[in-house]
Amino acid sequence: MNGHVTHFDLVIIGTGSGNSILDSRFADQRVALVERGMFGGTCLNVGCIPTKMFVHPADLASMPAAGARLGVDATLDGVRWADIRDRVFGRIDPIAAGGREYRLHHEDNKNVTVYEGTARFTGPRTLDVDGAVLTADRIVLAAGGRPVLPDVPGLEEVGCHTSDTVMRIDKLPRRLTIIGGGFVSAEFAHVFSSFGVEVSVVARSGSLLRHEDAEVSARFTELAREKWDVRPGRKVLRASRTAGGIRLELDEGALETDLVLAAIGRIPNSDLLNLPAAGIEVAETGHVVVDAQQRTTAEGVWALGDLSSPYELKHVANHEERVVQHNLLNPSSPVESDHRFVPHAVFTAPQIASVGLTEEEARAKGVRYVVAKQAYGDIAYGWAMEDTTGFAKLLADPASGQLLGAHIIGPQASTLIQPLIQAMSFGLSARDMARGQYWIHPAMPELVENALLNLRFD
Ligand SMILES: Cc1cc2nc3c(=O)[nH]c(=O)nc-3n(C[C@H](O)[C@H](O)[C@H](O)COP(=O)(O)OP(=O)(O)OC[C@H]3O[C@@H](n4cnc5c(N)ncnc54)[C@H](O)[C@@H]3O)c2cc1C
Ligand SMILES: NC(=O)c1ccc[n+]([C@@H]2O[C@H](COP(=O)([O-])OP(=O)(O)OC[C@H]3O[C@@H](n4cnc5c(N)ncnc54)[C@H](O)[C@@H]3O)[C@@H](O)[C@H]2O)c1
Repeated sequence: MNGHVTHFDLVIIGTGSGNSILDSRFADQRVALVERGMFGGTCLNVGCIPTKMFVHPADLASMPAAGARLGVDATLDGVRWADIRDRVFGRIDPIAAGGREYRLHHEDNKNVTVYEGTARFTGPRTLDVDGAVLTADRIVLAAGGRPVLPDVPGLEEVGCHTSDTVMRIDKLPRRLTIIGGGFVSAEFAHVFSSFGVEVSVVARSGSLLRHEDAEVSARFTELAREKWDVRPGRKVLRASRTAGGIRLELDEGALETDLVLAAIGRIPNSDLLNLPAAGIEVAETGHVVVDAQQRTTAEGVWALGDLSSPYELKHVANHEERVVQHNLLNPSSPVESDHRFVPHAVFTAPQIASVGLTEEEARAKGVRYVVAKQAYGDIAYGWAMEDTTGFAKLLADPASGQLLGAHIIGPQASTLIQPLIQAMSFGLSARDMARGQYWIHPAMPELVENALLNLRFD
């Protein structure tokens, strides 16, 4: 194959969200799909899907501890880590393998050539994939990102996991230390501590999940400190192996642990693509620069998902993938991505979900707002659960009544937030939303109803 040039109508780099672009409407185009790692990308193999498949058993494992307060005395007899792990990957790995097989050999994909290697630009719309030269009329960059490793002397030598590897470990450690206080940290701390591991969290900032609304972040940090050894505002200075495990020296104090998980964020894979050779602009953050139609600065090249989006969320990557797909199929009537109300949820304990402005962002932007809160503990279902810590917080525009932001910490937050996302997306005012429909009594969405009714517009 060396030196031989193959021309394609379309080349897609990355089989995460990029793989979803192709359907029968592309059957008359000559397409190349390039993948350097596991087919299916981050979400399927090492991201959203396996993590949530661990979170659910973690939720179950933590139930006995919560039951006693309600008069239900249950005990946790044990957690079969190897069984859970093998069930998760026994489900996922065949999906990745099946996706690869489908693109490689199924007759639906007669027009598709799969290249298993790393794509690198050598010129405008010209790529090298491990020695094969590809040119294309149109190219889609969907190369995602990867975890960052902290620059801590000794850490490489003692061994450090990331979210890419920690879900496949052989057995549960007695002690786990997580470096970082963001999404990955919060979710894995919940999983491993519910499975009986002693968890420590070393976070650079003073509170965990510091991008959440400050009241949510503060409440989460307070609750986390009751369960985990949280070291906020601390840095790991060096790591070394000891007779009994791993020693982490902090700028104040030290930790003994058995396994270290780095969860300090991800960087886009733009550096692997030699983008300057193709005239494709990259922001300082490493994200590929795109316009609202997901076009890069080079003619005929689009980008989507974690490679170009600071959101780093699968529902955003999926949305952008559909925009790119439409624009490839309908060049004369392109559409734009809608990033107005991007929600997220953190599947930790308690769950957290958010959309729109935090109170701090509203203040910093000089946006006028009214704010209201509703505790789970003051709605009927919250009484049933004896919840004492969860709440919903809403921000709304005092003039129009439109919601500006919604933040929930507590049971089922990731589900409860959805009607608020819908209201914001479709411009439903807080008052109409509260009064214009029935709310099932005494169901959990009464949390949202009451938070809406608590907003004062006079
Ligand atoms: C632990 C974890 C949990 C997460 N949980 C959630 C969640 O609950 N909800 C949510 O919305 N999001 C979650 N995310 C984020 C979500 O997984 C990502 O936003 C999403 O998968 C990004 O998709 P993508 O298509 O942009 O990139 P990816 O899925 O990463 O796909 C990129 C692909 O490109 C390949 N590639 C890269 N460079 C090259 C190259 N030069 N040549 C060839 N191939 C290349 C890679 O191997 C990869 O397969 C989570 C992420 C992690 C790490
Ligand atoms: N439920 C979800 O949607 C979900 C779950 C997991 C991951 N994700 C996505 O994956 C991405 C990566 O997650 P993440 O938790 O790794 O990143 P993150 O950005 O959420 O958190 C990283 C944390 O590490 C800290 N940090 C950064 N550099 C550091 C350093 N050198 N030393 C110590 N701490 C440092 C940051 O202050 C921050 O608290 C997220 O942006 C998120 O969008 C989403």
